[in-house]
This record gives sequence, C-alpha cells and structure tokens, in this order.
Amino acid sequence: MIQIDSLNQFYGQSHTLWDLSMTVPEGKCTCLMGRNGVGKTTLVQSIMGLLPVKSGSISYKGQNIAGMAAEKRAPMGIGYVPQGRQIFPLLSVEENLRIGLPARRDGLRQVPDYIFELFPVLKEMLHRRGGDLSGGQQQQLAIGRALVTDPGFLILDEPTEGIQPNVVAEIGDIIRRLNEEIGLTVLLVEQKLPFARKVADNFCILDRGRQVAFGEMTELNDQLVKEYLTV
Ligand SMILES: Nc1ncnc2c1ncn2[C@@H]1O[C@H](COP(=O)(O)OP(=O)(O)OP(=O)(O)O)[C@@H](O)[C@H]1O
Repeated sequence: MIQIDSLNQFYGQSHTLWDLSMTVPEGKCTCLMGRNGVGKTTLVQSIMGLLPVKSGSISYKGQNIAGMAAEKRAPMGIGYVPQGRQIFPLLSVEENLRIGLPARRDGLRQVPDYIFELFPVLKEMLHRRGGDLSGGQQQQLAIGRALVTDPGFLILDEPTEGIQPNVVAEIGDIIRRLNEEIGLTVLLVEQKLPFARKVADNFCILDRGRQVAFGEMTELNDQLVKEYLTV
C-alpha cells in the first residue's frame, strides 16, 4: 500500500536516508526498527511531508506523494501520531479530538463513538485540558485524534515511549484490533522488542539511514536483534 523507492534525505549537508526502499503491505502492521539515530523519525516525517526529500518516491495508492504539501496527507487517508504525542495542552480533550474532523472525507462533524469505545478514558475526560492528562492518556488522545481523520494508513512514532506497562498493553491491543477489525494499515516505529513482536506482522530494520533487513516478524532472529537492535 505504501511503496518507498530509493529515498534520499539530507539535513543540510548531512545525508541521512540513503537510497531507502521499503514496502508497507496493506492491512498489516509493519514495525520500523533500529537503534537511536538511525533515521526512523526522519523517514516517517519524510512520508508525512514534514521534511523535504532530495530524491526518490513515496507511492501511496499509486500516487507519488513525495513532493506533496504536508496538509494533503490527512484528506488522502494518512494518519500520524508523532513522537512525543504533541497534543494541544491548553485545549480540552474534545477540542483536541475535533481537530481531526475537517480532514474526514465523509463530512462528519462529530467525533465518532467508536473512538470512545476504543478509549473510554477519553469520554470520561472529555472536558479536561489535554495537558492535565497522564502520559498514557495523552498517548491515547494522540491516537484517538489521528483516528478521527478516518485514516486507511496510520503511522505511530514510538507510541509506548515513557508510558506505564498497563497502558502499553492496551495500546498494543488497540493496534491489533484496528488491523484485524477494520483492516487499517499501520507503520509502527518501536524500539521495545516484546511489544513489536506482539503487535507487528512484519519488520523493517534501519541502520545508519539504510534499510538492512526486512521480513515477517516470525523471521526476526537473534542474530538480527544482536547486530542491529540491542545496545
Ligand atoms: N533537525 C535535524 N537536523 C540535523 N540532523 C538531524 C535532525 N534531526 C535528526 N537529525 C540526525 O539525523 C539522524 C537520524 O535521526 P532520527 O531522529 O531520524 O533517528 P531515529 O532513528 O528516529 O532515532 P530515535 O530512536 O532516537 O528517535 C541522527 O543522526 C540525528 O542526529
């Protein structure tokens, strides 16, 4: 569903992504893995149009989106949960969620109920300020906000970072449900190996801006883990 070919990205003179190619299969969860600083966030920000790419293509539904303005992504059905959540701390939970509504293609003007079925805590906290929520609740809000746009493809950048284990497990269950029940395609950036193994169908490992391994999660063996993932 997402096909990336020979992508090159630079921060100024610094060449960060090198001829990077990868596929995110439709309806599956693909985990983008690799140690700190290998280029995972740079890649997802490039997919989202938040960073300019020097060359290469990013094909979504057969269209090359690499040079397209960032704001065109959500109406095309690409949702994004950035690293660090980036919810609006002074807006209420409801206001944070409503931000996603204008991107919907069906013109719905209310936050759909299934968001509250997935995250009951957001209903309880509807009128609280986003900034008053716990880290785990803010992460659920960030995922809920992305889902309000009704994406077919969702990118989550380290959704378990700094979150209590019980909420981590809940988020894992929700990603699986979205995969299985509505066929959502997911690209998950994740460093926690047990979580990645539990949630993702496929993996793609980056090292120094290059794709060095990919396959089905069951094929992620100890040698790859030792070479590219453990610190
Ligand atoms: N704004 C920037 N300007 C210059 N270099 C940057 C910038 N952002 C990231 N980099 C560099 O690009 C490389 C890739 O960083 P990136 O954040 O994409 O890695 P990452 O795999 O997401 O790491 P982490 O797991 O720590 O988030 C690193 O060497 C980083 O120092």
